[in-house]
Amino acid sequence: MSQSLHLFTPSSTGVALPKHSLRFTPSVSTSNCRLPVTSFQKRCCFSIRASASASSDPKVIETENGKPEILPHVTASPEPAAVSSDSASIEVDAVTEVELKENGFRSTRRTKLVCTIGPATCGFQQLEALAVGGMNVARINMCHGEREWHKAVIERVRRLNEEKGYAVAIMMDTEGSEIHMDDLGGGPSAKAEDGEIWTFTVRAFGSSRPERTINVNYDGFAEDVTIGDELLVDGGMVRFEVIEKIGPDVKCRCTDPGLLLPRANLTFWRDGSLVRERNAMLPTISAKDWLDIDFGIAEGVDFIAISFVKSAEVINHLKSYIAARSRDSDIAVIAKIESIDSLKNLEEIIQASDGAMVARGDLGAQIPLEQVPSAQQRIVQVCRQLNKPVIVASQLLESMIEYPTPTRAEVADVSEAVRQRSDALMLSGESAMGQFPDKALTVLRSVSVRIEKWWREEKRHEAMELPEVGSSFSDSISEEICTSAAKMANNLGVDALFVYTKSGHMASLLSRCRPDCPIFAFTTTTSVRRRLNLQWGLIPFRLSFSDDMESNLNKTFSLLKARGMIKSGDLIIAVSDMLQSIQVMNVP
Ligand SMILES: Nc1ncnc2c1ncn2[C@@H]1O[C@H](COP(=O)(O)OP(=O)(O)OP(=O)(O)O)[C@@H](O)[C@H]1O
Ligand SMILES: CC(=O)C(=O)O
Ligand SMILES: [K+]
Ligand SMILES: [Mg+2]
Repeated sequence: MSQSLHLFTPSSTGVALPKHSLRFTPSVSTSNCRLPVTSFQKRCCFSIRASASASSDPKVIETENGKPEILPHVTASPEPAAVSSDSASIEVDAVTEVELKENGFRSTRRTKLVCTIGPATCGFQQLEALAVGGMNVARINMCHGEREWHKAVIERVRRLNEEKGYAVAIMMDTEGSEIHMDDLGGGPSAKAEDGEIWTFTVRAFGSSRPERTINVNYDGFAEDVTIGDELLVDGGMVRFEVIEKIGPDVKCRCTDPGLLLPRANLTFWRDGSLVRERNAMLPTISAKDWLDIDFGIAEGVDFIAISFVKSAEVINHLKSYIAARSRDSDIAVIAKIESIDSLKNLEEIIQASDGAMVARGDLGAQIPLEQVPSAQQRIVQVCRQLNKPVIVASQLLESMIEYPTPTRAEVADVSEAVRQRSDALMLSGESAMGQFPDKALTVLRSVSVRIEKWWREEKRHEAMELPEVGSSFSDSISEEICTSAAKMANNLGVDALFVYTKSGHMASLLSRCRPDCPIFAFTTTTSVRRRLNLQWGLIPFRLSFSDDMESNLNKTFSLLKARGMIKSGDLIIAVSDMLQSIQVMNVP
């Protein structure tokens, strides 16, 4: 196979390429290349094309503006953002637009934010406040609330997107069939005091539930436990010792007092190890979960997160189920890593999934707490290597459920997740039922921006090996292009990477490289735009584009310039998954 380098003068296509543009085009015939394959391309030539006047240096890049992060001055306004799906427009949300105008490219936040929606945030205005505050993905947890409630939340988020131009994605999280308590008869919580005797039972009660009695969802509970076992609520927030078994009733003495929350998870331990009896055979996806999944498919959610995944098999099964039921099959499956088995089969589970979540809440109930940080690091790293987005979740700002400022330790924990370069951070109780959801989101946002900036200043370009993830030659080309483009972007100090991608794959390959500049990801469908909103560094835009990159670029430049998001002279690198190429150019 030959490779050749050509220098030519500006093309005769009539497109005015800006001065000192450099084009690198590995023109290779590939299956995903939608252009007619010419004999030139079949020869698999690589060409680097630079305009004859490419004399001056690339534009000197402004250093980081050093300003503290500015919260975009977007208020929950009744005025709809310019949203239109006509082919001459570009869709981007008002927050991103203002952030780009006010803070410049460099200071846009790269780490994405997921908010669990609950009673504290389910109203339209509350959801809008979260969107203004930077929520990229809204998570609904099927452990709690009725389907009608979730449906109403989904409708509000969709309305927000349609009316205000956001691309907030929806993630539905399944309940899973692990052992948990009931909803405490609708009460907010119950206090267990030291030495009290409580009964855990599968017996059904009507309205007359005896005092200090908790229903358990798992029929085999009484058989699986043994006298002397330790019963941990939510991984140890409250502890009991099993003292007696009478038929379906298990009597326990409270040894560590605390608050019992509705549907809290239960684990039991014997001789210092998690007990895995018949409960280990519980299906990952319960009968109720399948109904919830049908609901999620019908509602067109963007992500389905599967709780307590044990193997890759269940992910494959779910993916074929989704593919058979939703024609466009746009729903991405996120594996929640929160059990011993999921850690054992980590690589194959992540390989099978479209992303993963480090679900530290339940994970910390299944492995010793001191092992959670190293597990987190490993999961984040494996996801990066396999090119799957990863979310770090649970207790990031737990104290903010009650207090308006985080602890120093919580800020350090958030910083560590950002420093590990995870794609996204997640709020749980802080946004679902806390007193300060907006403040918690502000903390995630400002810590992310600050740590990302620090990271760039320190030039901590990690030497992480990014193995090839694709299987075809065409995939390899895309990966090489993205790796090279990201490296060039860092070396040349460009302002932004542009990627034109129909499926979103090329954008995720760029994101995986974690370049210094933001990545403007242009895609033709709103569903891909929403899904890209979970990935590190991507600013997703919806734009109709053709296979003609020069006209795409010109169109993008004029649309973005008109809205003040870029200006003449900005240096960009553009790649696309239609024409596998790298173009370096100043905005004309
Ligand atoms: N839809 C909802 N309705 C009522 N309360 C909710 C809802 N979603 C979340 N919550 C509250 O917020 C808390 C934290 O939410 P989170 O999603 O982390 O749940 P969780 O019970 O810890 O389960 P999981 O392990 O699935 O995350 C819950 O314990 C619950 O009290
Ligand atoms: C998010 C979740 O499910 C957990 O942390 O357990
Ligand atoms: K869940
Ligand atoms: Mg969990």
